[in-house]
Parts: sequence; structure tokens; C-alpha cells
Amino acid sequence: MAYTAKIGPSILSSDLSQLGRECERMMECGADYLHLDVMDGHFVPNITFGHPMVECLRKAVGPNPFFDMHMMVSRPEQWVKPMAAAGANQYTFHLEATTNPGNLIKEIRESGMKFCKVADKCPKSKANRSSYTRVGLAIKPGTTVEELAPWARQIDMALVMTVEPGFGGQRFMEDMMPKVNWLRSQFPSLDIEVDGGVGPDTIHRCAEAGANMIVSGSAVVSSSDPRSVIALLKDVVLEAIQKRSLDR
Ligand SMILES: O=C(CO)[C@@H](O)[C@H](O)COP(=O)(O)O
Ligand SMILES: [Fe+2]
Repeated sequence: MAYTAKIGPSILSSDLSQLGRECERMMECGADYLHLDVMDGHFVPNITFGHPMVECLRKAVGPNPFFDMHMMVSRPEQWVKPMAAAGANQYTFHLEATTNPGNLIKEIRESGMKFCKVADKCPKSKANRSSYTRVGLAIKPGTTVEELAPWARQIDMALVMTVEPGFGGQRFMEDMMPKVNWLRSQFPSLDIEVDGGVGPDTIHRCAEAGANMIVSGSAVVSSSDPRSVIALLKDVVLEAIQKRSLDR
């Protein structure tokens, strides 16, 4: 089983005037990565930020935190190079936003976003470094998992949205879990991310279905004890992964 449990707070619900500090706070509380929601007011009815903000954040937090870019934008093709230059590590686009997913996957791969696949963090020795761009493919609640399937072997991560994209703090859609279950059964090593309404009350369903990359916004960021929430989410997913490997 190649995948492991990773928790990525969505900083959408944090104090946006203190974004750099909020990212650092999440990393200090045990986050494995940071989930950055880019919204263009066209693909979704909300606007957040773009690559200039990502560039500033990268400078503020240094080279290590892994930036998972959730691109809720029309024409995701146009932001691949700017996001690579700004310091993104993974570029997750929506299947609904492009007519040529194959070409976009190729463009992202060739964009030179830095990620060390040898270890989660770049090892000290330059000889061991191998830079690699990670590709994520997201589907909205109304898109079937069969539409994503033809691309699953070309991507690193599938994102199953568990709310309609656009806003934090929405209710978790449990009826998305069969999609996760199906993906896990068909692609046992694929990273599968869930995003939207995920927190201590809903994590068990995500973990049992087979999700291993967990985005959690309001449940983590607005908690008085984000460290405990992150630890709880991670424990539940790790336990489910262990159970899955024993059942095989
Ligand atoms: O992409 C999105 C929303 O479109 C998410 O990343 C949310 O921002 C997650 O926040 P919560 O639903 O966990 O509060
Ligand atoms: Fe997101």
C-alpha cells in the first residue's frame, strides 16, 4: 500500500489578513500540507487569491510546507506556469473546467513545480533530490467517478469534493462516499483526497471509504485546539489504512 494519511488544513476559513502566520500555525500544529483554495468568481461564485499571494506565502513560510493548489478556476491551463513560479507543489484542476485533461496533465508535469519524491521533505544531500510535479484531478459532486477514471493512472491524486465548491463551512455530503470507495477499489495506490465539511464528525466515513488525504477547513482552523483535531483526523485515517491492509 503506497499511500499514507495526510492532513491538509484549508486556510480559506482563517484570518486572511494573517495568512502567513496562519499557515505557520497550521504546520506547527501537525499539518502535513497546506490546501490553498484558488477561486476565480467564474468557475465558482466566490473569489479568493491567485499566484501573487502564493508567491508571498512561499516567501513567508519557506521552502518546506507542501502547497496543494485547489484550482477552482475556469481555464486552469493559464495558471500552471505562474503557480509553478510562485512555489506551488501540486496543481489540482477540475475535470469540469477543461476540454483536454490529458494535455493539461502533461503541461503540469512539465512545469517544474518542485517536490522531492524521495522523501516528503527535501533531503540534505543534493544527490538524492529528484524534483517532481504532482498532478491532482478534482470532481464536483455532480460529476461521476467514471468520468475521472480514464485519467486515474496519469495523476497523483484524485479529489472527490464533498461539498459544492465555492465556500468553506458547508455540510459534508455523505453520498459522495461511494465514489471514494470505488476509486480505492480500482486504484489501490492512488492518493484520494476529500474536501468539504470534513472534521471529527465525518472523518470516519471518509477513512472507511478509503480517503487518505484529508482537507479540513473550519473544523481545524476555527478550533481552539487545532493540534488535537489534526491528530484525531490522522489517527482515524491511519487506523483505517491499517485495517484495510490486514483485510487484504
Ligand atoms: O474547496 C473548498 C470549498 O470550495 C474547501 O477547501 C473548503 O474551504 C474546506 O472548508 P471546510 O468545508 O472544511 O470548512
Ligand atoms: Fe478546497
